[in-house]
Amino acid sequence: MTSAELGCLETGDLRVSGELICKICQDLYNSGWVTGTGGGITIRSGDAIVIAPSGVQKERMQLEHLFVMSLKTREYLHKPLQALKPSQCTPLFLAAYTCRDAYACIHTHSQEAILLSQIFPDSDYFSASGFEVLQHIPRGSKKNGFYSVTETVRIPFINNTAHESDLHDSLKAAILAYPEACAVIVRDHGIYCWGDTWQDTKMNTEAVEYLFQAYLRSRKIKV
Ligand SMILES: CSCCC(=O)C(=O)COP(=O)(O)O
Ligand SMILES: [Zn+2]
Repeated sequence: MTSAELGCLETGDLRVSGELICKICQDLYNSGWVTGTGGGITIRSGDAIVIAPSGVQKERMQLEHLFVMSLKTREYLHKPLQALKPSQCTPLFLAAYTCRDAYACIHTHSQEAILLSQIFPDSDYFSASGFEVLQHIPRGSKKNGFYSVTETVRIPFINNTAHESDLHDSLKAAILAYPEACAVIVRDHGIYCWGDTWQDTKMNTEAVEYLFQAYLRSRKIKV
């Protein structure tokens, strides 16, 4: 790859973020939380956010396919040479960055998130208590501490829309209405989950998705 192909992704923190994005997208795919071209992750480094292209198999992405945007000006600091468009999730990721001062955001298409939204069609949020994994779910941010096993976590539902970018207003409203949530469930679609670092974001996503799996399994046994 040449400097022209990589631009500001060639060295330093942005390269590290870009490489992490490619690797974590493979992990998300292997976990079954994304399929086809869906889902993804963005990572922030200072004012720069690294974003995947739209409509590509994310687990096969390479560094030269990524976009870099300035959070402050919303201008692209780097675009891939190939004719690619930035992920449709970009406005949603921006909501997590600006409303929560997040440093990364993951979007999954997990079946568990879809099932929960179908089991609770009239609820504003999914709630759970009594699961060990709650101790790994932050109250919106790890700066506010984590839930205890006996407490109740609430993760808001928002309705799905035909286009990913049309989710922006309801996602932003849910983020603001539930300051103690680190994720939002998009009905029949998946989740957006954020964190104070890329590591926190990955762990928060794993904890929330694990909670969904444990909840659904225990509900099945009880029913
Ligand atoms: C079949 S995926 C439709 C868009 C979507 O939900 C998604 O997560 C991926 O959007 P992108 O623009 O990043 O491909
Ligand atoms: Zn999606």
